[in-house]
Amino acid sequence: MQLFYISRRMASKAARTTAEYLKRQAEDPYCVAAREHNYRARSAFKLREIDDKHKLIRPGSTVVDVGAAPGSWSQVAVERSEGGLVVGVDLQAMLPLPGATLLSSMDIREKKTHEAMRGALKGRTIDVVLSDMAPSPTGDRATDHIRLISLCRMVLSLTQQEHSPIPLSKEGIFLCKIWDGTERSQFMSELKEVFSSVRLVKPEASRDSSAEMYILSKNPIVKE
Ligand SMILES: C[S@@+](CC[C@H](N)C(=O)[O-])C[C@H]1O[C@@H](n2cnc3c(N)ncnc32)[C@H](O)[C@@H]1O
Repeated sequence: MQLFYISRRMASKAARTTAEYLKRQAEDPYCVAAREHNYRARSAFKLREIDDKHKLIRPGSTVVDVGAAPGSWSQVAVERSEGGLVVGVDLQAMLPLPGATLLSSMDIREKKTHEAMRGALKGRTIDVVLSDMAPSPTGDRATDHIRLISLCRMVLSLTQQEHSPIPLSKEGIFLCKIWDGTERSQFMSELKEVFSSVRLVKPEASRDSSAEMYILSKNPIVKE
């Protein structure tokens, strides 16, 4: 058995940090609203805001939500796709969500995940691919930025392959979160080779995180 010693100073710092966190949560209007709407996280309001403005999800849409845990984006996708299909995937475990298929404890980089997604999608093409993924932060901003961009590139590639596990439909939309940094413009150029509309969006609900932004790509370019 391992024993950990926590000094009185460490314990009181931990208590202060927890108290500050709880106070911030109680004061944050998006946290309050998330509780009122029974959303699993405040980030639901980021997707709601982007969707209100850019009309991504329509009744009947097939939506893939990568980095879905705890599931608030999937909740919004279920509400707005009204009878469509929502498939979420995450490294973490997720509670079941009526109206969605949530693939828990799965890494988007792994083949077995792609097979599970293929199974859940039953041959459909995807109208909206969402990625709100966030790798565990290393503490180094530049490294975290590059790691997240490489996850976004990976999701993009999964939508593009001929027998892709998540093939985008002809009018498919790809929304991904990045943390801003040096690779942003290169990644946007790569997206512009595939989509005729690529733009940055920053919802009000993510204003507290200055580095976080979303890239919205629409109108896939048809290749002859
Ligand atoms: C900010 S959270 C997503 C919040 C979610 N959109 C919601 O509203 O409930 C980011 C998620 O990305 C997931 N993630 C990070 N790397 C991943 C990977 N390689 N495969 C799948 N999920 C990943 C994390 O486990 C984490 O749950």
